[in-house]
Amino acid sequence: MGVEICVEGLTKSFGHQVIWQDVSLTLPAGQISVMLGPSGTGKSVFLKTLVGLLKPDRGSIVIAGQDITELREHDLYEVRKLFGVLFQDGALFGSMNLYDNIAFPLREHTRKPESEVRRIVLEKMDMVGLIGAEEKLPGEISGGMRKRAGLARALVLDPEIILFDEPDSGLDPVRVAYLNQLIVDLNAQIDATFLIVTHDIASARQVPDNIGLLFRRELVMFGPREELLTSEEPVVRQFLNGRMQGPIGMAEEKDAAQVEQELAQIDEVAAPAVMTPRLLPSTGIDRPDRWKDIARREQEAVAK
Ligand SMILES: Nc1ncnc2c1ncn2[C@@H]1O[C@H](COP(=O)(O)OP(=O)(O)OP(=O)(O)O)[C@@H](O)[C@H]1O
Repeated sequence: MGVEICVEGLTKSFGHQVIWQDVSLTLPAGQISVMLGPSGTGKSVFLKTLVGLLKPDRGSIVIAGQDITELREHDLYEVRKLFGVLFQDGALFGSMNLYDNIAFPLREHTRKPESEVRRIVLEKMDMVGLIGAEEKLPGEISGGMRKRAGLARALVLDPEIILFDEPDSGLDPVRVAYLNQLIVDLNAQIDATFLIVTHDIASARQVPDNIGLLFRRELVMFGPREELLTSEEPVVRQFLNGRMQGPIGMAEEKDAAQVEQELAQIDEVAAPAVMTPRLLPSTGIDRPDRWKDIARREQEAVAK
């Protein structure tokens, strides 16, 4: 079972540039959460802060009973073992084949014999559909395969929490669909806590239990998927519908009068909020108990 992450009053700046302030949210154990936000709103900085690579100015991050913002480097190292991170490009070593790339954290952080390393590596490669590609070099495979290899590597230490930094970037829509299914299936199988940073609205609508949105240096909203998909909050509505009309501008915030005018226009042609169905785990994968609640919440949202 994954662990809960409880963030309270978190603020981060670089010099005089405040990235976000007073962010509070709880990532529930074992659930999938997505963090959205326009470019440059500090989503990657948020991931790096959670894993202890960046220190916040204020606030706390409690993981498994410990506030990691107060830990010294040696103790942080232990906490980091709870995390698996899938970086944007998979962050594989170009000169190592996939087998050695995926075995790397096991060889680096454990003293497991090679026979055990082999068992684990092949198990994780099987989970992400990469059996048979052990000898391939990262440069010889597609972007989608590189992401899956990065994911297999993030899994080998059996993490309680997995952070995904734009897992869908650079992938075509079909590969994104396969990757989303893999994420949902893995979550049902290993029950870890997942946090995904993405720009892909279709993924954000279908994959998570919870959605958060960063804008104007603040967490505008964080809550169950159904709540955000049906929210009337202008920023949430604009972002989840991928519209130009609303408070979010091309390069900066718009002035209030323009926003008001645009929102009035939207209301004239307002379509009802669409409740995208949740992506289900594949047939044959046992669903964790919380899926009963998910189905109930979805029905309630549709009935509204
Ligand atoms: N180490 C750093 N030192 C100084 N500024 C930084 C550092 N890391 C990030 N920033 C700044 O923090 C801001 C947020 O960056 P971040 O990469 O987290 O945004 P993002 O929301 O992930 O963007 P995108 O969606 O485009 O990937 C940017 O203005 C960036 O320049």
